Amino acid sequence: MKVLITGSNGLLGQHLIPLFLQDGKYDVIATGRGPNRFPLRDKYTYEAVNLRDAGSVKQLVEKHKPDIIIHGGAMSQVDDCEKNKDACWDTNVGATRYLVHAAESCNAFFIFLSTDFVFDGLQGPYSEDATVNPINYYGTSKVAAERLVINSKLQWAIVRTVLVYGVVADPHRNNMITWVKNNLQQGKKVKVVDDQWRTPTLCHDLAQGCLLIADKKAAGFFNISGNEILTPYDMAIQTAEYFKLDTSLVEKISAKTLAQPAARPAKTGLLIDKAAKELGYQPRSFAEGLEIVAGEIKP
Ligand SMILES: NC(=O)C1=CN([C@@H]2O[C@H](COP(=O)(O)OP(=O)(O)OC[C@H]3O[C@@H](n4cnc5c(N)ncnc54)[C@H](OP(=O)(O)O)[C@@H]3O)[C@@H](O)[C@H]2O)C=CC1
Ligand SMILES: Cc1cn([C@H]2C[C@H](O)[C@@H](COP(=O)(O)OP(=O)(O)O[C@H]3O[C@@H](C)C(=O)[C@@H](O)[C@H]3O)O2)c(=O)[nH]c1=O
Repeated sequence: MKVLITGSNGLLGQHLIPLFLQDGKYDVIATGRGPNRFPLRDKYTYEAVNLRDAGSVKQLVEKHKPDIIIHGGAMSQVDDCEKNKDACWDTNVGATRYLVHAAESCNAFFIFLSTDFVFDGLQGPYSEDATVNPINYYGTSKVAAERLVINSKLQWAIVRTVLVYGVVADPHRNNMITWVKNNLQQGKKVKVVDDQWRTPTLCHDLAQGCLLIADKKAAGFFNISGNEILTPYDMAIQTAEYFKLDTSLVEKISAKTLAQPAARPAKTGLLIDKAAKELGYQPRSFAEGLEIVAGEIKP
């Protein structure tokens, strides 16, 4: 079974590659922008493709004719999306359009990675059938991409997730755990919001959710996230305590004070009952996730 993984240099992509190689059931084709940044190089194919180039996308899919496409490639920096709307749209919607059209030519099962930011955050946590109402451009682009997938001729699964944390080789972006740990270890304060609610997701669990869906070719919407509702402040304190760092350096602020360029939905979080029941999805607790991430962080 051939699986094409887009965004393979990213946080999720770098955890999908080893997982899908594990039992030899899948031939993995990984694709990212520019050189391969994943340290493991053998047993899979890497193709450097800019997903915003329709011709390259068509060529990639025609060459490999994947049975499954896991489309995680995206412009995922929410503030950049707000400031560079054209780039956000071209990547998050345009590239998805090219992949969907190419996938229709080989009838690939299409797994699309989406987000809790499709919701407005007024009534979280959300089930799969909640009404979308994005409040930033990143979320708007993801809703548009979801619609392309839904209206295609493909068999599809849309995986929504939340605040993914973990360690990625050669990271283009920090995430909560490494951001808090690195600052506190240098004796620097971090100002962390305590009026946003999330169900933070260990990247290994998100990858596992994608594997469960791929194995079953389970169609429809699936919430694949952690199971605990935490604020970023809760996460920061738990991180500081775990690494035995000075919690007094973690300063509680409001999202208003943080004043990020893009609005964030206040109370999101996703309900995972459907994934638990239909896929046997069982995420780890944040404490367990911290343990795993700590083991992967280079000293
Ligand atoms: N991280 C999170 O908290 C959440 C993520 N998601 C979604 O899950 C998916 C995976 O997220 P995550 O792994 O964290 O994101 P990352 O930003 O780590 O990975 C996205 C990858 O897409 C690649 N990419 C961007 N533009 C292009 C392009 N034009 N051509 C080819 N590749 C491109 C990036 O390349 P490069 O590395 O070169 O920049 C990057 O490696 C995304 O769709 C994201 O929107 C949803 C909810 C939460
Ligand atoms: C940078 C920063 C963030 N935070 C908080 C805000 C937020 O709740 C959390 C993460 O902040 P960030 O701006 O890094 O991440 P953010 O862009 O809010 O994260 C989003 O990423 C995209 C890809 C998604 O799809 C969403 O699910 C969500 O995970 O940490 C602070 O408290 N202080 C800070 O200085």
